[in-house]
Amino acid sequence: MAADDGIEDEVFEDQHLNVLTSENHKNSTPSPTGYRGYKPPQEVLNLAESDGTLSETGQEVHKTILLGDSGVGKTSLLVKFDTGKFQQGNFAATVGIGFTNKVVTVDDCKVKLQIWDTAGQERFRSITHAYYRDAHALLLLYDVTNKTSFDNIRAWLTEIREYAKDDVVIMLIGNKCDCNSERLIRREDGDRLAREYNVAFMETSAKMGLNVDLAFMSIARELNYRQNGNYDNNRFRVQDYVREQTYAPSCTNCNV
Ligand SMILES: Nc1nc2c(ncn2[C@@H]2O[C@H](COP(=O)(O)OP(=O)(O)OP(=O)(O)O)[C@@H](O)[C@H]2O)c(=O)[nH]1
Repeated sequence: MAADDGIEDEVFEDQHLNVLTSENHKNSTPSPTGYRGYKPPQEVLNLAESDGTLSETGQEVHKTILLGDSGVGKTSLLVKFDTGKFQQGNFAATVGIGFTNKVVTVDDCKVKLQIWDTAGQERFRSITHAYYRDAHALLLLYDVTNKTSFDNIRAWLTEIREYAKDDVVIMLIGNKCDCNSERLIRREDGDRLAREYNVAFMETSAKMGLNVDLAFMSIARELNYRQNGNYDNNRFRVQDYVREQTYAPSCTNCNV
């Protein structure tokens, strides 16, 4: 990460309007078809229906969505990025969708990310599809200790092709890379899949904080380049940038 990069908690619009709710698996009794009564709060629906690309100060707000199976660590990754904290073993599945605003500085520019955390459970899919349309970037997670979550990535990418914009920035993330002894998916498997779909790839650990900032900063950097009209030239490619950063000696933990 460049020395001029930074993360701020600068307020814009509804800073940290966190409308996620969660439900502990042990106590929840969903119907077989899911939480039929679930409806996102009105402020979330309003935002989803607006084009939502400008903040009150007229600056572009980049919608970034976290996707992937339930339990892969989407909420943990966002909480770690937002607060620096990780709650061990505290799994409460996300219900519905919500967002957190974050301002980061890349290349001396402030980039406003509106980061949406979605529920990974199948029964919420129809809700989350509606949010793909306006997304500028998608972080698609699997869990390196969970083969099913990796196998499902192809289905996620098919869904993304169906519902998201063609030029959406996609980053594939293998999370929980701290779990070396339980690892089932090798780093090169993730890398190969990402190359096949021509998307960026990295491994992260929300627990250890490994590559968490890098994931969001790389996305911010790519979005900033595009916003400044550099979309068509090859001066910056998020895939190449991430490969350079993550194969550096400081990331040897990921090379398992
Ligand atoms: N060891 C380890 N555990 C993690 C990591 N990230 C998340 N976890 C754990 O994995 C479990 C699930 O994490 P969540 O962040 O709730 O997963 P999610 O993808 O948001 O799940 P849904 O809300 O159901 O979609 C929790 O017990 C976390 O503590 C990680 O990097 N390493």
